[in-house]
Amino acid sequence: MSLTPSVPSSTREKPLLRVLAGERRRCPPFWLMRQAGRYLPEYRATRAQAGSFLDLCFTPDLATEVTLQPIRRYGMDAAILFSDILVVPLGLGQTVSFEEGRGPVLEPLRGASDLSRLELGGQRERLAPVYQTVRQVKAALPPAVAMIGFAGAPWTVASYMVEGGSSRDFAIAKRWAGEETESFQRLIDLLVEATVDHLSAQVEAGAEVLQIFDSWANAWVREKSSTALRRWCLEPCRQIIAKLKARHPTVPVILFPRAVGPHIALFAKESGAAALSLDEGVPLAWARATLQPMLPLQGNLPPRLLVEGGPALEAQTKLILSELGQGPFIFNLGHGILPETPPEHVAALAAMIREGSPA
Ligand SMILES: Cc1c2[nH]c(c1CCC(=O)O)Cc1[nH]c(c(CCC(=O)O)c1C)Cc1[nH]c(c(CCC(=O)O)c1C)Cc1[nH]c(c(C)c1CCC(=O)O)C2
Repeated sequence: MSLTPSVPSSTREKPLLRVLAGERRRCPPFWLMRQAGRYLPEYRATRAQAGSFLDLCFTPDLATEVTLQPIRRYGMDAAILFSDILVVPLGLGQTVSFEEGRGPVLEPLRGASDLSRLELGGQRERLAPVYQTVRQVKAALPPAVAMIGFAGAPWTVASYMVEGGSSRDFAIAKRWAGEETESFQRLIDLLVEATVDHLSAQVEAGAEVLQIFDSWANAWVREKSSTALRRWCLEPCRQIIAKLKARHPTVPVILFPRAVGPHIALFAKESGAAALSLDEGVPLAWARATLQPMLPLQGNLPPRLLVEGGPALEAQTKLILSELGQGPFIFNLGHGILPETPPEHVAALAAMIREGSPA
């Protein structure tokens, strides 16, 4: 097969990079969101050595080890840096901790006057161990495996910064956005800068692909109006991607605007992303007809089916492969792997994907 000279040499060997450049493959590359984590006994063992979850993220030897664990077991086509979207608030100087059984806890920002607590200047130094982990993972990866760096999208990260943790309805963040729009915009603009810097530092350390998680974009989804979704989700992501392209023109960005329904077409058309990651609610035939002609797709097996295993897992995996596997496609879940997932179901899934899509 001939390759154009403009394709960087690493792209030739890595199926994930080839698909992101538009290639179709009979056996799509795969990786799984949250592929390192509590469902793996070896993760739980390493986590026990580290103390807290954040200690694990900030100890390069241990973070490298857990990043590589799923690759060793299942041979995914990509390793995703072991870190969290909430290291960006930490980098900006906000207090963040993870409490057992409670999830993340942040000292909340509640209005314009709290913005002065944040500063961009210290981020690279505060997050230096994260970039060291990228370097170590990159050095240890087999040549066909791509290294993915990531960050949360500004709205999703802002929701944790403002609510002080996970939220069901984002009431406080939405009220700030609605009532003091100008200062909320300043928070989002700061997060655009911080995210570009954080993702650039990962590329400089060796990341070859970037993924942006807008896990809570659905907070702005309404039947008729897409105005807020555009302003708080699409536009900040578009700016991040444009700024990254200027700095790192060959590094593809995968965008995951979760659960936005048919509005996902806006992200395909306007975000500038190299590929879109689909949540489990996106209908396969519609995605194939509407989105895949515009850009490569990734997704979208429901994480519940990976817990369940058996015929339901097999049927949906085959359906996804036959519907989307004909175009440029990366097999993944529709959201992160669940902690109660039996590791042997992941092995069964990997085997099915390697068999490829029906001709
Ligand atoms: C919203 C969000 C967060 N973090 C992330 C998102 C976006 C994706 C999504 O929607 O799932 C992203 C994330 N978090 C983690 C990764 C690592 C890489 C990977 O394997 O995908 C990635 C890509 C590790 C993690 N991040 C976290 C864990 C669990 C920590 C532990 O070991 O106890 C892991 C492995 C903790 C975390 N981190 C976050 C929450 C709400 C929690 C607590 C809930 C939970 O425990 O699942 C914030």
